[in-house]
Amino acid sequence: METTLRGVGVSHGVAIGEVRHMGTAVLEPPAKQIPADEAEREQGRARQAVEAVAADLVARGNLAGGEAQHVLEAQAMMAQDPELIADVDRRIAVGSTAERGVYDAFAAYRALLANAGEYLAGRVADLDDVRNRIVARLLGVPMPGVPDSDEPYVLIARDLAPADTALLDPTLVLGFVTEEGGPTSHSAILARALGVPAVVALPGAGEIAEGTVVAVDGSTGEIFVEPSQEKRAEMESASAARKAALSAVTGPGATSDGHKVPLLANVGGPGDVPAALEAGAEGVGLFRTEFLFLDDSKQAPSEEKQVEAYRAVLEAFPEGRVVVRVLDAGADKPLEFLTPADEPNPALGVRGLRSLLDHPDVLRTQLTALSRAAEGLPVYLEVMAPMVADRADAKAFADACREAGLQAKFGAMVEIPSAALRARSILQEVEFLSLGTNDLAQYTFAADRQVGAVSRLQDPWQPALLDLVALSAEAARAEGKSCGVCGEAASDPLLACVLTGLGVTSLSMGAASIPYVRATLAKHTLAQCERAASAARAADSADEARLAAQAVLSGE
Ligand SMILES: C=C(OP(=O)(O)O)C(=O)O
Ligand SMILES: [Mg+2]
Repeated sequence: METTLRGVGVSHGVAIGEVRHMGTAVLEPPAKQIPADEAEREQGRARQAVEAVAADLVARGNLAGGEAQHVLEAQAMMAQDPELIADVDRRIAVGSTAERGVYDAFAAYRALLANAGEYLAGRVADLDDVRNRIVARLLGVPMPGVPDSDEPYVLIARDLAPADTALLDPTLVLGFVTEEGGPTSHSAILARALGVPAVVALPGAGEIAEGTVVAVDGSTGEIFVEPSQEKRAEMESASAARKAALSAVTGPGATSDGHKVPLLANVGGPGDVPAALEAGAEGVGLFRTEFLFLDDSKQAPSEEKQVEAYRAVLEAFPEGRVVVRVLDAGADKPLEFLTPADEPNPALGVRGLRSLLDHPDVLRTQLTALSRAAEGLPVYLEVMAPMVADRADAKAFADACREAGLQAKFGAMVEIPSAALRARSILQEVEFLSLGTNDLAQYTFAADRQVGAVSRLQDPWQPALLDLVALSAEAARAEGKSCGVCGEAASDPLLACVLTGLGVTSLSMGAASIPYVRATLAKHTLAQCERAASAARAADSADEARLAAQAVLSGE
């Protein structure tokens, strides 16, 4: 009998197929003692396994490219963490086998992370994945992860580690559903990058039996278990209609009455550029440069290496606009050489611009590299700082840009409620704003973006978040400056209309979402978008806001 479950839709499209579960079984090796004279050999075995797993993760990264590559490389570094390796050695020295030593050392590290605060929930999934890989290698059993199947399937997992998401074959994996994760978690961002329909934060998805047919709607977040023939037909035709509508609309982003809203792409490096170009991105609205820094957590990449990566992206958009975000280290993207190790709550600590102002040499090198990369190119370079809290932050960033002789527009991300509340004051120092709705939601609702349990509060339809967007856009309009959105909110087609109605001037998103947003925007006038925005802001919950906007835009 058909049943309906509802999670959070994070990547558009419809997938209908049989369920396959991710191999997440935790391999617990037996706790047997080894004689002292075997310790050295066991330690060698453990190290070899760590190196092999790290090399495998790097190789998977090379294959995947783009943002996924950097995430995988960060995981490889996790595996080679010197303190973890030292702990494994210690455990083996007092009688553990290699596999048990690894298992216990990771468990201790995991507990440490968990006690450091919930912010690390996303990284715990990555850590468990690394441990499972090393233990599986030591035990000589198959790696946990994406199931082997020749037939296309819908993948269900508790959470997806970046290593797995990166290797999902879109021709076999029709879609995926996770129990954990929020709309701005790694899995969600990577799913959109892959263009695979996905639903996250669906507790109980793990109980759907292997082989059951499900229909997943990545736009609404609905999962139909054992869908009826009528439901399947209805979803298939809705999906075909959506696809046809998508290819029918091309060109620059605009409402049906010609109000232009440039549609830009979020990229993590040159590897993401082809998809952005194919989707018709009018430029880049967010270049997350921290992915270039994840290769080596001990030092920043050389100026030369940075020039090369920046130039590759800038060259791809002649006459286009490319907004580069300077390094956003800390919290969910810690870097050893920048991020203090002992912060009780890193999301509220020295991250983003704060950490760059503490390390002016790193900021200077990055700005100089950007300046050199843009030399002689006909691109409109814009550079922005993450985590700007107030006018002093904005001034410090603009001063650093001027000192580096950068010929570009300087801007500030609005990710902290104080920046939205005092946007006009920040705009006295910089030329544009870009709303990072992922962090803005996290800080507005005190809801960690990695934690599935609080995904209700991470919903960008929350009217309080819309109010902050409106405040920022109004401030920019009053100052005659631009205010874009580069958080995941921009990738929701309906919400994109509401953001337009709130006065946002450009929308930046993962490339796969661009056609959906373009097609939806083209169906409505600016006045309709404005009415939808007012209706959404008048609501008291995210769900009501969504329904109210939908009612206005569908002409009900
Ligand atoms: C775009 C944003 O930055 P990131 O997701 O990289 O933190 C955001 O916070 O909305
Ligand atoms: Mg952010």
